[in-house]
Amino acid sequence: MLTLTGVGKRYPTGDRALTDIQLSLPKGQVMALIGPSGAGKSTLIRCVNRLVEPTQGSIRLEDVELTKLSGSRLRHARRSMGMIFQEYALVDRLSVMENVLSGQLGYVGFWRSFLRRYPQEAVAEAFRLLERVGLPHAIDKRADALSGGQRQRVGIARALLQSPKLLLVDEPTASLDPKTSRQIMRLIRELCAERELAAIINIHDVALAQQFADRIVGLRAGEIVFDGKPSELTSDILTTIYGEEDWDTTPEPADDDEDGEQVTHPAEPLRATQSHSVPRQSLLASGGAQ
Ligand SMILES: Nc1ncnc2c1ncn2[C@@H]1O[C@H](COP(=O)(O)OP(=O)(O)OP(=O)(O)O)[C@@H](O)[C@H]1O
Repeated sequence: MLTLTGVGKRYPTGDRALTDIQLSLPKGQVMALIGPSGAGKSTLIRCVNRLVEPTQGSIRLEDVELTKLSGSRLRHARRSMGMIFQEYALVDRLSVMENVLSGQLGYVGFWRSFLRRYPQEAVAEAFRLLERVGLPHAIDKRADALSGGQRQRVGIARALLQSPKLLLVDEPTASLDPKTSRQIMRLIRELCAERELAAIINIHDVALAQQFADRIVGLRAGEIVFDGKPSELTSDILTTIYGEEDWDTTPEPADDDEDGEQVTHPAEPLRATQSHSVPRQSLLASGGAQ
């Protein structure tokens, strides 16, 4: 449903951020984008929704060529791409409900949403979404009275209110503790499955990427150097992506989830017995391999 062909980006400063990116993302697939700082992860996500202009190549969302759009057609196409941000991008002085309803901006127009007149069906859907993300009791709270995890749940509900086909997620857990990070990744994954939504998640935590993504793409210096299943991410590949590091030297974690439940891994986790594999525990250290 999303296809990038030969996508390149050179910033006006001369920095080449992306080179010849080829990617095809089917409906419902959750893809984690990993790579060192400056590899081009944010640039790639921003090229898709045209917050950054690609300088080469084609980006198609279903049958729409995104790189050629401007004005109202670009605004229309952006409605089908929900953005979820690291810092949540909520309006602090507004309530949770108002923040979620701001996801309707692309539909109801600036003045109508500024004046806070939203269609009844949008309000009903916002209630349903807040219930689904686990915030039914926080509807009237101001956004600045919420914890980081709750703020991210509001950000997720806001992105879903625009009924996107694709989620673009930029470091959703970077400001969260390990337990909340897992809960947020699990929620994103479940919602993608429920709604057959594709997602690109830019993430630094390799262990989280492995546990909650269907597919991992590794970027290095603007090029794709790995594209495969979480179970295929070996220490050799991590070295290709991030450079030399001893990936095997962190303590072994408990096998249970934070709530005592057995962890379900959507993808086969790394096993220490694989040849050249990275023991899972080596990646489960907070922050992962950065
Ligand atoms: N607005 C900009 N102007 C010029 N160069 C930029 C701009 N934004 C990013 N770059 C450059 O493009 C390259 C890729 O940056 P990008 O932010 O996409 O990487 P990243 O993988 O998301 O990094 P991080 O994980 O630190 O967020 C870097 O060399 C960066 O310096």
